[in-house]
Amino acid sequence: MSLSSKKNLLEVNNLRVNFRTPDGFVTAVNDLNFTLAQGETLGIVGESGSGKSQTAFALMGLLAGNGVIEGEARFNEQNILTLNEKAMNRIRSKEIAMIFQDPMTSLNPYMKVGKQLMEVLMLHKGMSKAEAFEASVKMLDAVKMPEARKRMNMYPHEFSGGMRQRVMIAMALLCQPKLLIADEPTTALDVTVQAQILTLLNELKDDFNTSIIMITHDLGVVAGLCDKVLVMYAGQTMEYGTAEDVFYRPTHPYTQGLLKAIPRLDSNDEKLSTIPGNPPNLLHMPSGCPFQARCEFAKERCGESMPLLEEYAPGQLRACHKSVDGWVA
Ligand SMILES: Nc1ncnc2c1ncn2[C@@H]1O[C@H](COP(=O)(O)OP(=O)(O)OP(=O)(O)O)[C@@H](O)[C@H]1O
Repeated sequence: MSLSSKKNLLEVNNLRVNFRTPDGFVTAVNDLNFTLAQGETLGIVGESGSGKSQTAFALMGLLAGNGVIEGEARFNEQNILTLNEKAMNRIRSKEIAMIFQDPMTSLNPYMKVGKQLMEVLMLHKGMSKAEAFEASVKMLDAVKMPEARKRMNMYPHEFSGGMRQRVMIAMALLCQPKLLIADEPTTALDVTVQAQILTLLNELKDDFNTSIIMITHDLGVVAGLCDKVLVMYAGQTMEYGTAEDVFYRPTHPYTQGLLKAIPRLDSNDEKLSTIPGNPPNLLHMPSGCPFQARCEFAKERCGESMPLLEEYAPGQLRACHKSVDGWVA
């Protein structure tokens, strides 16, 4: 599939997120570019601290007070990074929804789940109480909540982790957003429940034609769900392409390292490797490629200049000095 075959719902151009800190400026997201068509799913993958969440917060207008944004994010051709709070609130409630790793941070523990769902519909869709009740039950059914009607009367703590995440997905989809941003939505769940939630998201994206940005540290999560993948490291794009290319034909040493950390059904090798070392401190970024200190292929020039993000195969971009087949010179 081509990276730009459909009309774009979202176009992110040269997005930068800087934070003012007492010790100096930190660039958490550095010159990010990607597009997302209606109904398409993009995975943003990288280790902790690579800038995935700050990318999402920047798009949602939810950055911390010491954050400064540069660049643009055109959502339906409107740059949402320059909207005022009122206009952004409108977009957040109706057009772009976000779900987080821990649903308890978004659910009110003292309010019955049904009431929380209904309030969204009454406030944003002007529904009556009776209409909102029926629509909420329908949405809980859509996210495959068993005994949905009965569970409307229950409090969040009465649900399991996986069921709470289903409630969050239902709440996010109530206003039929065009874009759903899911920030590590399955990380806190056990493997079986994780798989169920991913299958559910996969089905819902087809049913609702919602575009999804799936943020995860686990490249395995994106394999079955995403159309495209952007691999981030220290705020920068290391590799970007179709999920198939990035997953089956990764060429950036960082992507290859992340892939080795995924258990594979087609391999008897039980030992999973992690990439040795840690990401660089953003306050003291090395010159050149930020991955050089952990890269088994690094050479002198990797310390001298940051490789450009370039297309090395149709639709596949990569920022690495090493050629796809090895060093040429
Ligand atoms: N308010 C802030 N002030 C200064 N630095 C910040 C602030 N918020 C985030 N950062 C820094 O931005 C970097 C990127 O953070 P981000 O949360 O996007 O990482 P991530 O890839 O989502 O990782 P995780 O999965 O751990 O959330 C981190 O190094 C973090 O310390």
